[in-house]
Amino acid sequence: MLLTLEGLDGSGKTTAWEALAGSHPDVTFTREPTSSRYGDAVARSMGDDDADPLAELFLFTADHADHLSRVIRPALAAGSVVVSDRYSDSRLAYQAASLSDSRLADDRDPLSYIRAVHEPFSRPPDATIYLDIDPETAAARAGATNKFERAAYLEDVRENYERLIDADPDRFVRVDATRSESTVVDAVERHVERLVDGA
Ligand SMILES: Nc1ncnc2c1ncn2[C@@H]1O[C@H](COP(=O)(O)OP(=O)(O)OP(=O)(O)O)[C@@H](O)[C@H]1O
Ligand SMILES: Cc1cn([C@H]2C[C@H](O)[C@@H](COP(=O)(O)O)O2)c(=O)[nH]c1=O
Repeated sequence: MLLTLEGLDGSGKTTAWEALAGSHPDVTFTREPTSSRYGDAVARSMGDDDADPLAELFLFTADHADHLSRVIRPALAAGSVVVSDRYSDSRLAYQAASLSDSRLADDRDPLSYIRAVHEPFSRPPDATIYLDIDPETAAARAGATNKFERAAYLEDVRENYERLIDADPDRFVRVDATRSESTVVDAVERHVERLVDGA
């Protein structure tokens, strides 16, 4: 079973993921972007305000392809539950926002385009916990350490997440991430237990 944690920067994904890792020794915990050489290329691109958004999409996607073959598929094949802090929905939400002014050919919708790029090779999550937070609180918590962590951009990202949830409501579990850290972590823990026990 593949579970993913998604949400805006600062929504508390890593805090919840670290708490889960401490209490679930048999689960494979992983994340995107990764720390591979593809992840290093992603980090360089994120540090460049002038990076081409389409080139950046393909860097994140290359990192995802490597993550799938090196970590996700082997762990699932070995029967492990996998929990990933960010996964393909991050590309759909963030890079669709970055590409919104890019005028893809035939006025193609960026989100549909990114979905079409992933479909032939990716492995969809079985369930996704979405930590829901307003862009202002998200940007304040994240502290604007990279170019994505700005409230105006995160507003577009949040709209894209809502589109993803509308398109696949049974896969997503929404958690109100504006509450205290311990309340959010407890809620995520409960959902993970339920999802894993019900699998
Ligand atoms: N529920 C909460 N209330 C207040 N602060 C929180 C809460 N959850 C996390 N934080 C704090 O907000 C900051 C960002 O948290 P965290 O790194 O877990 O978010 P994230 O979603 O993983 O962000 P990013 O996507 O940018 O890595 C940290 O300083 C963390 O301690
Ligand atoms: C996987 C992925 C990530 N991003 C963005 C989202 C964040 O701003 C940064 C790094 O993520 P972290 O959780 O702060 O480590 O990258 C993205 O735009 N597209 C993606 O596919």
